[in-house]
Amino acid sequence: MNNPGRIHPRWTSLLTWLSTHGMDTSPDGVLVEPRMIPGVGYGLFALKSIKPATSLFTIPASALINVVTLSPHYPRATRHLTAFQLISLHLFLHRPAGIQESLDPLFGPYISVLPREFDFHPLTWLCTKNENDGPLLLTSLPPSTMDSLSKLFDRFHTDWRAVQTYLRDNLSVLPRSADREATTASSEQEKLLDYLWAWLNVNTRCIYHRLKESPSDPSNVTLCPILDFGNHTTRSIRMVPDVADSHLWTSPRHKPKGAFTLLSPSMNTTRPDEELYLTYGAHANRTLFVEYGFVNEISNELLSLGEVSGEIDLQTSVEALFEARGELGTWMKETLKDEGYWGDWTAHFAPSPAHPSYRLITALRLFHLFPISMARVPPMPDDVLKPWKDTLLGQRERVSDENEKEWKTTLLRICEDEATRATRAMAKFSEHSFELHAQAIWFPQMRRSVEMLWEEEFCVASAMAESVRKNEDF
Ligand SMILES: C[S@@+](CC[C@H](N)C(=O)[O-])C[C@H]1O[C@@H](n2cnc3c(N)ncnc32)[C@H](O)[C@@H]1O
Repeated sequence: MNNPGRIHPRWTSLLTWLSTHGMDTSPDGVLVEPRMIPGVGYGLFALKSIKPATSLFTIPASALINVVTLSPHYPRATRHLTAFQLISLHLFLHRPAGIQESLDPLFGPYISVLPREFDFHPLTWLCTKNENDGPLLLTSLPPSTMDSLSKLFDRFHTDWRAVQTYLRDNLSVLPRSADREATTASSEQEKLLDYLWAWLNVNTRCIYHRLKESPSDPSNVTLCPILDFGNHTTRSIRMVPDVADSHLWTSPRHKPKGAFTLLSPSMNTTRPDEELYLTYGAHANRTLFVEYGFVNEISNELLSLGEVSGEIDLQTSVEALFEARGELGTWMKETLKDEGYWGDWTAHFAPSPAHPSYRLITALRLFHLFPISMARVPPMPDDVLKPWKDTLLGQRERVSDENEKEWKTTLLRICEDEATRATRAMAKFSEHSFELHAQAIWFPQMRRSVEMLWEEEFCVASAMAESVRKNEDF
């Protein structure tokens, strides 16, 4: 990303606050600073030349926002709230008003550097309906993206209900500052939007941090100052947390327990003023868009070069196939659920050749286990299911040659339909006049993101169809 701009206006107060927690904020202790990048927000930039695998900064445990630092201030929270809900509750209670500082006595200077609004985020579009330009883009999303967004919406509401219940039962015993701020929002919708702000900050900025003995404990997440200015890259040159931190449970170290160190890229020297990135995970664009509000640029060329991985979700089309088969379709759905293969049916551009996921192959093999004209469950279902179940157990490679041919033909048809739908949607989208609504600063970027989502649908569906036509082995 080019054109790094101004430093975050509250950077100095953040460092001053971090030093009160015992952090080394000298020029040798902090090798990066957050600078504005148009269309992206802030990013982390190197202040000098940095050797590979060098500590960029170490955040003391007491300056992290997580279950360990929050639980003492929230009675009974660990019994009633997940870590995610607790952290978002704390931000909700201490959302800064307008451009003012957060009044939180614990983490105020950190909360004050968080993004002040998420108007660009598709979850905000869904929660605010007609209040901004987003809903116009919502109606243009690929169905699989809309599906993922609805799931995110459900997660958000589940957390909001848990937080409301906790507040209702515990408000009288919460710290005074929380009590005062929690009641300032006047309407239910305002409160919901305050919580949405908090929730999106947690969802877009929390990272894994080993706090509990079990590595998979859901409480192992934290908000971490400075690190959370790191933007996402798909490339391998990226910052990484010091893994030694996650072994604290097994190997006591000299560093204070629970502190968080971020290291510079392990194989490269970073130049002064270069942006340093994180990798949020090997996510499909659909996921990046829904969870974080941005996407990776996609084109056939970038996909072919392996710079990005292309993925499409074929759940909607495949689900419709099962639905159309009446009683038998319902039974096949239950069978797939019992075996853990219902849903999450994707196709991938890479590694070449473009291919369906094993889950998708498994579902389509079952779909074609019975003649397409059949709508009733057979009298001896277990016997008929045996060849299919044998493929799951690795006892046979395929149900039959005929079955292979049939599911591939169905996959070809689905992918051709997807590619046609994407072409039509892209044409309609490019003709759509958004001028009247395009005043928001984030609009061009998010419009481009929607285009990229359709582009990915088209490229992956076309490549997948081509693989079937060429009779590639999957
Ligand atoms: C952990 S924050 C990174 C810092 C953030 N840019 C800021 O201004 O504070 C994650 C958010 O940054 C933005 N972001 C991260 N990586 C990006 C990228 N490669 N392209 C565009 N936006 C990105 C998205 O808005 C995402 O939700």
